[in-house]
Amino acid sequence: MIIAVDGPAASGKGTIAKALGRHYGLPVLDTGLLYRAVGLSVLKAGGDPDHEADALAACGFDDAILGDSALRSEAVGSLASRVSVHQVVRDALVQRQRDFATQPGGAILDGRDIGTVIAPDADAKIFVTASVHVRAERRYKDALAHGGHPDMDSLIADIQARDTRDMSRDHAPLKLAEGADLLDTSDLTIESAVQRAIALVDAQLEGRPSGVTR
Ligand SMILES: Nc1ncnc2c1ncn2[C@@H]1O[C@H](COP(=O)(O)OP(=O)(O)OP(=O)(O)O)[C@@H](O)[C@H]1O
Ligand SMILES: Nc1ccn([C@@H]2O[C@H](COP(=O)(O)O)[C@@H](O)[C@H]2O)c(=O)n1
Repeated sequence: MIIAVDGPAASGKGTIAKALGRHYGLPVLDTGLLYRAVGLSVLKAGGDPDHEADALAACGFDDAILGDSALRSEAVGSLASRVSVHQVVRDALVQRQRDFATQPGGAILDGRDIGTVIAPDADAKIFVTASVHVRAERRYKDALAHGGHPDMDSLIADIQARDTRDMSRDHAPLKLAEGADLLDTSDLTIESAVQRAIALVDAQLEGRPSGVTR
């Protein structure tokens, strides 16, 4: 069984994907980490994330970088968004994601193009979203909790810039996949968002109408 979880930055898709993983007993891949690893590798190599050849060269990153806490920063998220516009970068990462998706027993992947490109035939697809303001507030709280000094206006601007780039790029833009259910978490607690996601997945697996517009 493959479950695809897509959505914009800080929508809560990773939280939901992990909870679905625990509920269904499936391994989870946060595919954004792969793009973040490419972005951070370009930075470390002194390259230009907007330059296709520099971004491609960074795709051969050492997997040890996946454990680097620097990957989680908003700055690296922005670099990831810039390298991810290059088709050559997406091509370099696609097989790794498909191998994870098709492992025996099934898998859950979260990202931007899981339901559209990586696993278009996934058994269940959820598109998680939330308002820009709510997403920025979540980042704000995260940064405070980690001892940072976040600025709400910059967080809103970063999220809007990332949304625009991710949704308007030529290759694998972020959009609602065919057959995906929309889950707006703006007014939901984590617990209720997870319960709603489980109900949507169960309904899709059983071929029942989920009660939301597709
Ligand atoms: N429904 C919710 N209510 C409140 N906080 C939430 C909710 N869902 C997620 N969060 C919190 O918001 C933050 C971002 O969530 P998460 O990392 O799951 O988002 P994401 O979409 O995977 O982000 P990324 O852009 O890093 O991929 C986390 O601190 C998480 O605990
Ligand atoms: N399947 C994916 C996943 C991510 N990206 C790009 O990486 C950026 C960082 O992703 P996070 O989920 O960690 O926030 C994101 O803004 C996308 O540009 C992607 O293209 N495809």
